Amino acid sequence: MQDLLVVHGGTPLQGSVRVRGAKNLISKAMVATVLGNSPSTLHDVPRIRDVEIVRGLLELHGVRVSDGATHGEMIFDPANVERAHVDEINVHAGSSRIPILLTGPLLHRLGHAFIPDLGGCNIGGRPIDFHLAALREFGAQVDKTAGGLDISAPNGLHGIKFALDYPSVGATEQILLTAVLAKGVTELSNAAVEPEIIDLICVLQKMGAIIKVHANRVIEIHGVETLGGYVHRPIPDRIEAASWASAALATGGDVMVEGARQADMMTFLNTFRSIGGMYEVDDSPVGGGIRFWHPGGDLRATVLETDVHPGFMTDWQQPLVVALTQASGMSIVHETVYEKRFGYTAALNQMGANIQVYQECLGGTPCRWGRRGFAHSAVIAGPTKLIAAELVIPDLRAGFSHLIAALAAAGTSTVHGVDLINRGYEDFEAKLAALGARAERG
Ligand SMILES: CC(=O)N[C@H]1[C@@H](OP(=O)(O)OP(=O)(O)OC[C@H]2O[C@@H](n3ccc(=O)[nH]c3=O)[C@H](O)[C@@H]2O)O[C@H](CO)[C@@H](O)[C@@H]1O
Ligand SMILES: C=C(OP(=O)(O)O)C(=O)O
Repeated sequence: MQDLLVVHGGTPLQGSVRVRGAKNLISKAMVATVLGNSPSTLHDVPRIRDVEIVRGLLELHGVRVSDGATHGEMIFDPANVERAHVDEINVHAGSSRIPILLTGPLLHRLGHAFIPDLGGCNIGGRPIDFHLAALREFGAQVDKTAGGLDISAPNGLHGIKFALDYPSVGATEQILLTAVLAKGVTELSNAAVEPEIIDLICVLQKMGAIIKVHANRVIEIHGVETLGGYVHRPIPDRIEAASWASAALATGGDVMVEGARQADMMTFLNTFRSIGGMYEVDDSPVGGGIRFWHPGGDLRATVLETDVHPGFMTDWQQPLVVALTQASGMSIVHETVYEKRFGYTAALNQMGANIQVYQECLGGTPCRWGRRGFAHSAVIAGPTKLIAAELVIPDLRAGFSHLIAALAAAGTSTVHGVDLINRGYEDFEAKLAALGARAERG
């Protein structure tokens, strides 16, 4: 089957889709299983590429992974964790951000970790300097080798006092996953506190960890001797939920996102309402979620800035910008998390959008990327009629944006590289069909 979707645009998306466990929690919870001395069970695991990648990595390290009795249940048995062959691990080079998070758990279990070069979306430099600085403080020795990092802890790992220069999600997770079994107390300041991190803390707590989340981004972890397994139902994927909401708005549609949870999406919901989208929260335990729709009439332009939690999430930015091409007036979006997350706007302009990108910090506070030559602010003038085009998907969220633009556009678009979307969206083709989209494999 070709990696290509032919999309006939112009039909408002209408119907229901369901989101399951969050990509950005599941993969970390899978890594945490290596810390346990008994099996763990995760529920509601979506069939996405990132889960397959982490499953493969765990299996190469001797974790037995099996599907449970219920749909989306996955069981992890870490009884025989072992050193993986470097050649086999290298198959995963460039596949995702997750391998570096295996470092702490593998050091605790084996005293050694080989970490292949990382992948993930190409939206900036994405260095791992905070991870490595923290690991060295914990007592690890880090050596660069061909294709990755060779990391060992000849004298074990001990608690640290560490301040992040920026509240990095990955570095906070790295420190949590390492500190829980390190000797003594770790105090992390300027930590990230995204809902997925709090959910990871819940997972670790179920395993027996002692973690205190204080005010002002301070997390205190008391190392314990051993951890057990866990049973966990993850938070729903708030990025996927916002993506379908944006698709509903951009196409003039009405989409019920089953499983979406208001508490995790408050900032998105405020923006959605301020630009003229409507939503309704149904918090019934079964079949509940959030219904998002375009009420007709004009959408309003907005000024927004992406930020760490509780700010407007960077991963919501690309799908929402497509909806902003349909709003009346000038919207300004200042991307403060990644320096190169507007590459996808060139394709939207080719489809008739009017988006200019700027190197200045527009519409908000100066950020790390100002005056450094990065086009990280966008001005979107709307509304503009979108027309079909031939599109090549560059990364996960940009890919979903391209897809939304093709669905909103007049005519038939050809979208290449759609398999990239599987990395974070489960069954997206079936969901599109359920929403009445007209799209088929080319
Ligand atoms: C798998 C996963 O969960 N991915 C999410 C995670 O990515 P990820 O964990 O990679 O993102 P981070 O929060 O670490 O990155 C945020 C910023 O910190 C910088 N940084 C990070 C680490 C470091 O050692 N040095 C450094 O400078 C990055 O370049 C970036 O500018 O959080 C991001 C921010 O919410 C989301 O967009 C990603 O979807
Ligand atoms: C940037 C993202 O993911 P990753 O960190 O896995 O590249 C994303 O999910 O939008």
